[in-house]
Amino acid sequence: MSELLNFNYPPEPATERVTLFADVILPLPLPKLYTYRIPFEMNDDVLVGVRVIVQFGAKKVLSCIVADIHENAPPDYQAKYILDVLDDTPIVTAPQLRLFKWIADYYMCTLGEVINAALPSALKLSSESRIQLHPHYNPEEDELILAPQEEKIIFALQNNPALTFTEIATLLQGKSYHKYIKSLIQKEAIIIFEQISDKFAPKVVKKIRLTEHFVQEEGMLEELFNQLAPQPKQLDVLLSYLQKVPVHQDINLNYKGIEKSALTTNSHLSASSINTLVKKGVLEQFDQIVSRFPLDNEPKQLPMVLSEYQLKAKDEILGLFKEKDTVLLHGITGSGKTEVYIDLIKHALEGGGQILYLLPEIALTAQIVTRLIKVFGDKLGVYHSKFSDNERAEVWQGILAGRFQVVVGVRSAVFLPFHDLSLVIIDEEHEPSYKQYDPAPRYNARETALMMAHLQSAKTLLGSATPSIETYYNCQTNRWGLVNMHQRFGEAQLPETELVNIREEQLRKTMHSHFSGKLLTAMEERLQRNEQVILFQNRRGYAPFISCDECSWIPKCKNCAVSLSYHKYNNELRCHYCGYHEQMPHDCPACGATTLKSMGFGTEKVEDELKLLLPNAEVQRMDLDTTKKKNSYQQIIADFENGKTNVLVGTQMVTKGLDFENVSLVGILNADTIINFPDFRAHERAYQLFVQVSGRAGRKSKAGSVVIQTRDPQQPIFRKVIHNDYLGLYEHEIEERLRFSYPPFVRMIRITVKHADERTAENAAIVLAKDLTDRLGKQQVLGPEVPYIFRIRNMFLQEIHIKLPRENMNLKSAKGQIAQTIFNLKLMPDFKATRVVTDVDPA
Ligand SMILES: Nc1ncnc2c1ncn2[C@@H]1O[C@H](COP(=O)(O)OP(=O)(O)OP(=O)(O)O)[C@@H](O)[C@H]1O
Ligand SMILES: [Zn+2]
Repeated sequence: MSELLNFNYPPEPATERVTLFADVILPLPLPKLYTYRIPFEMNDDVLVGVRVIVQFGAKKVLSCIVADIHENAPPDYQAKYILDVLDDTPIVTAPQLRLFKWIADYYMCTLGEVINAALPSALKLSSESRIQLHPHYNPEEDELILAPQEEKIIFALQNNPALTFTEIATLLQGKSYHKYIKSLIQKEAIIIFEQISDKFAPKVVKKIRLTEHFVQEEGMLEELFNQLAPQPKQLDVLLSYLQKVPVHQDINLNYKGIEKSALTTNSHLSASSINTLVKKGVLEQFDQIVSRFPLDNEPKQLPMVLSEYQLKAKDEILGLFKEKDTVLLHGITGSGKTEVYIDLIKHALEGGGQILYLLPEIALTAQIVTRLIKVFGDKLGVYHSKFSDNERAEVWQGILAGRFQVVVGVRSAVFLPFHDLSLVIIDEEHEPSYKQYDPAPRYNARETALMMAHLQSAKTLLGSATPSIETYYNCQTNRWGLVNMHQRFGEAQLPETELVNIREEQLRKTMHSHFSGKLLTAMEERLQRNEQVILFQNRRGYAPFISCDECSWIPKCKNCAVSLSYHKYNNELRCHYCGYHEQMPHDCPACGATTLKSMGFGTEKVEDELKLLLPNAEVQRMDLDTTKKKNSYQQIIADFENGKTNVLVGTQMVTKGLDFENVSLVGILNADTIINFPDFRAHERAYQLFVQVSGRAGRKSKAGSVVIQTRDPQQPIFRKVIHNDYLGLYEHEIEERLRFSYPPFVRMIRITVKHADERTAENAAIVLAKDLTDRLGKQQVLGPEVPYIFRIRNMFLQEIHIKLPRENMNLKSAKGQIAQTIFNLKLMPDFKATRVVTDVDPA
């Protein structure tokens, strides 16, 4: 049974007068929960998981989540009363609260930070929340039956454009004002909004229909025609309505009516004649609440028939699920993992319960959602940050109400109010984008989803062509099950990979700017055959820095220790760390020469140069800069799918799981910076990136090839990429990890110390490291060290790495020690202003 129903009601039915208290999670980074007293009359309404309104501090009025209900007054302060209850039923479920507590403990942050990240802002109210009159409500004319308190609010709103919750509380001088707000919202007299962003309001369409008696009473329609004869424009409206809604054939059609806009757009009918007919009482106007996710009820298409090896994989997965909770599907790129997932989701749906399908990237959801909607219709919910607040709140509510049984989403979908999960799928499980770097909670959605599945006794399927070393290790040690798919679907083969030595081409003078002769020829060939090309460059912007030819001056960020990137489209120099930007200077500010040159290259430059090198090709770019708008991902992907564009240039966004049938060539423009990145995961990451981007080629009937440009073709990682030798990579990596004590053999925690003053940052880090060493042991603490980028947003950084052995280590107590050390540091007068960030399992 769903856990939603097993909620902790107040311990006693409210027959005798028990005094109850509620521990609430405020959406603030507070180290503990606060206890509020439940007014007696609210005893039955305050439930675990509902939102309540409380006063916090002298001025703030906040909405927060009830985490616990009990009879214990707080020993050290006088509990304030809860002011109001916002929800009739919990909006946060019991398993969700357990998960949130786990996230806070594991990732060393506060529950408030978790709640803040979890709730869509449309579900968060603060003293900043304001109400205003509903734009369609006119208090002078519209007659609504209002309670005296409601009248008071409306009266105040006629004199003020907007009121905050705090102001309303003062106005009504009573504790319980939210029910009046709620009632006024239901009466459509007011709306709530959070500053200027949109509020959670259902989407409404204006519709019109014939007034009932024209339909119900015999002969009325004919009479109406006669009456309207002298007004041809109005008659036109009537005729047009009857054409679209043939009520003379079926009078029941009238009830649904038609969208007003459907009558006015693309027709000669004027809105004013429609309005006149409404005034005359011939037509009536009404509002209908519609879903923001209008999907067809019926799935359009049956799922594809699984091939023999896909079926085998599916059966193996189901078999392994009998003994294990977690299984990895290791299937090469293009092996058809998605279809296996779809089949498993169907299977899970039959058993009841909810399914979460996690993807690492919004770009990928665009394609997968199209595939899933065909199979699951309106059972499918979609969740990511390009959705508006309202849309996200609607998905949240839809999951609670059981409307969405299958949810596809990116990282933040692990916060959704599932309460009856049966299956979690984590696609491209190796992806670093599952980890949130900033702000807290610095969680990894993969680990979090695994914990969520565990808490709800659901099964988890991880999928990847290039599994993370940690995941594969879990399979090798038999904790998790492993299922392989070693062939591509249908006739498709893995692409052939060719390395191009840029150094040699430069000597032979066959380079065209950043394009080797080889890559350019290959592109021309493919384009001539009307096939498509994907180019990958791991840097956005035009150039990572510029420099003066005369004096070697390089512009740096004012706030960070990095050079500014050049963005040509707006002629700007921009910091990719803090967003600082300035106009590109015309001449060198240091020496006055006009010889500023861009150095290195990013996706924007690749796009630019292609326009010269291949003037007939349509080129599109997909990176952070071109995907800011809500639908830009979909547009770029659709254009490429439909063959409108021939070449897609992009950052890592183009490497992840995308499926285009006509791509026969993939070019990696500069492989070297990726391999030489200073990190213990650099080789693993490089392998994953190269294999994944290569995997976009030759997915259907066309033979695919890959060209990798490098200055160091001897680099051993390339051999593994060319031979798709994942096991070779794994064995090499796992040995190194063991030898040098890295995950999966230890757990890492990175502590970053920040201070505006460089010396203070250094001293604080030294003190912290010393204390940590005393508590945890010398072996466990590395650093402090100055990171490669040593200043960001005007803060100087120092890093300490903690390595905790997997065996014989009480993780909880170690984290407790770390938290205590940080707490003590901040008590020292010199280090009060130090910021300390803990990142557990840093990516
Ligand atoms: N059973 C099937 N019937 C028809 N087409 C299929 C079937 N299975 C897979 N395909 C097609 O093969 C292509 C590759 O499948 P899919 O995108 O699922 O691969 P994948 O394993 O997820 O690859 P990647 O790891 O690169 O994302 C897709 O175009 C898909 O439609
Ligand atoms: Zn900066």
